[in-house]
Amino acid sequence: MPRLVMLASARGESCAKPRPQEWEHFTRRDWAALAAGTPPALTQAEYAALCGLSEPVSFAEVTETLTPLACLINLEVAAARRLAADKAAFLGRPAERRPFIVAIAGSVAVGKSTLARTLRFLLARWPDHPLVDLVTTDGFLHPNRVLEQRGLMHRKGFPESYDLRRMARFLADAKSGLEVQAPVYSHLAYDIVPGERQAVRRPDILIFEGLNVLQTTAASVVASDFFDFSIYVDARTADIEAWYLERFLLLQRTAFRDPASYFHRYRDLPRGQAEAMARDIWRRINLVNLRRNVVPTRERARLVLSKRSDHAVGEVLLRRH
Ligand SMILES: Nc1ncnc2c1ncn2[C@@H]1O[C@H](COP(=O)(O)OP(=O)(O)O)[C@@H](O)[C@H]1O
Ligand SMILES: CC(C)(COP(=O)(O)O)[C@@H](O)C(=O)NCCC(=O)O
Repeated sequence: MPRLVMLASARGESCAKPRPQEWEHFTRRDWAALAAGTPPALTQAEYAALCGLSEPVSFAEVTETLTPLACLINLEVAAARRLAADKAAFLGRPAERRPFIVAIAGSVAVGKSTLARTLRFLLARWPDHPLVDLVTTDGFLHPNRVLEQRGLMHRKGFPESYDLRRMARFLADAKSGLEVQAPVYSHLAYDIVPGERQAVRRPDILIFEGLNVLQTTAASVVASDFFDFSIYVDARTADIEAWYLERFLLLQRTAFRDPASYFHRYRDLPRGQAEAMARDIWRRINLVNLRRNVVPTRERARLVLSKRSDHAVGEVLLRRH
């Protein structure tokens, strides 16, 4: 059985089988070897600075998986700039610099935000693209008020829970080189923060992260039309569920204690009941969404990072074209 087909079925997800001739497969070791001798190597002091931002990513993961990934993106940025300069010269216009947009897709709790923040840190170390911004798609969710009106409170994260036109317009404007503002979502309040905006001022690279980034709709323009590179973070469904439960239980001990938390009323729930509640949310909402709307987008990514149960990336799949 070809390697990629095995990978897809091992994860037990329903999606069209990837065609092996379209994807190049790297073991962790093959992938890590790509970073050898490629500047700028991460120092222990820089890693300490990253951990100071309370990222859980190990030094091995940063150097063996994420550094080669950052190197590859750096090459893509350079190539995109060269092409833009050549085209501008051909058309007799001054070259304009537009943000290079990297999308990160995958399930709730698979590790997208962690990857996005770490990658931002790594990419910003390159002198040719120091300005790296990060925007998450949860800011484009409809506010709870609208979700309640439409009976969608149990569909948060599903395509219909987002203002997709606004999201596509944001990306179109950002890609055009305009200064833009993204709405902001608070996981603590479990809602959009009224009036709050995140300014995005023509960065060199914009990382755009969210479970829905690779989804298509009937609209004439979709988010992925603006992506220069895209990553799908993949893992076994049982592992993602375990990470979701762990994160929920950790939040119960920390963020839920804050009276401003949407889940404050559950702060003293005994562990067994809290776990049952998290499992119920996972199975009723996030798992259904994963199977129905997220996994089918995996094939649209340029690169798939396949995580093991310990969060380390075990395999990398790279589209050949
Ligand atoms: N590389 C990693 N090493 C260890 N823990 C991780 C790693 N990536 C994510 N996690 C943990 O997994 C959980 C989900 O990660 P997160 O980035 O919040 O997921 P998402 O943004 O996809 O919902 C969090 O508790 C996070 O700390
Ligand atoms: C707001 C979200 C859809 C964002 O997901 P993300 O893009 O961060 O993975 C998700 O965190 C969520 O709230 N899902 C609904 C069910 C739940 O409370 O987990």
